[in-house]
Amino acid sequence: MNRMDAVFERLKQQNETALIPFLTVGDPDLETTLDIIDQLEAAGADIVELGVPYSDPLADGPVIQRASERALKGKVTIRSCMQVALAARERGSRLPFILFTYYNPVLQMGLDPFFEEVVAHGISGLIIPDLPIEEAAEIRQRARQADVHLIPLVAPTSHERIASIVKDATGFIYCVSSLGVTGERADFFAGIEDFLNTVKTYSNVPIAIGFGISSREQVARFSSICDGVVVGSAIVRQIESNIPLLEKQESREEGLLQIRKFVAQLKGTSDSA
Ligand SMILES: O=P(O)(O)OC[C@@H](O)[C@@H](O)c1c[nH]c2ccccc12
Repeated sequence: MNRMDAVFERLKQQNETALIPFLTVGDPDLETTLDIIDQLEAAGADIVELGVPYSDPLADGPVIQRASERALKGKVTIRSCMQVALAARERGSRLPFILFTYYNPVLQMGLDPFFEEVVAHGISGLIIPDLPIEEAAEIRQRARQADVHLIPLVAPTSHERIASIVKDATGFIYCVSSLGVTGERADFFAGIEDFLNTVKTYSNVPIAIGFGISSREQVARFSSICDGVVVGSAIVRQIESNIPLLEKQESREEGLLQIRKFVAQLKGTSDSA
């Protein structure tokens, strides 16, 4: 069983919702990303989305755009992002890792080398938000052969396309909470709960919601309907604001603790005290 499936199985037994943080790999550097992953896991994260920094992140708001720019200064590649997953596992992490990447870095690498590396580095899932429809069948086929979940994205405007998008979905279905780009929001698409319940009528695969979620209240609001909640920009902004602490040896632990506390309060674990 794919490591991600086991997590959803366990959480379902425990009547819990998965907390799925996103972070940009290499922001501010690869070693710090590994330390942050330790903190995310300690804070109660269940699955982590490893974002491959990209020069033209068209679906991202300013927070993740800035994180990508910082990471690209450190010459982070799609391969080094996968190496982070393996290094985290070697440090004892039990998290399933999703590789989040735009399609161009995959094309640059070549599909054969890409999927060989995905398997070699123990990646559990893929999110490729700009995957062209005409390429999706081949990528899905290769992902299935590699026992990696290609996670589909559905939006409130997907309407009649929901059925075809989620057909044969595995892992989980990524339900986008709002139109536009990533970034913290005070509210979401009107009727978002109806949209989520509609998606559930098309598939028994777990559903997770993302885009704009940044508070415990928002996580709790969606936990009763969704199997997972994705939080990206709010966590990336926590990392960004703690970079001054993270970059100095004497204050690094404090910086890591701030990030851990923020994520723990999202999950609602005692560590948030
Ligand atoms: O940042 P937010 O608003 O919390 O949304 C999650 C998002 O960061 C992550 O899942 C993601 C980052 N970039 C994306 C582009 C498209 C879809 C999803 C994403």
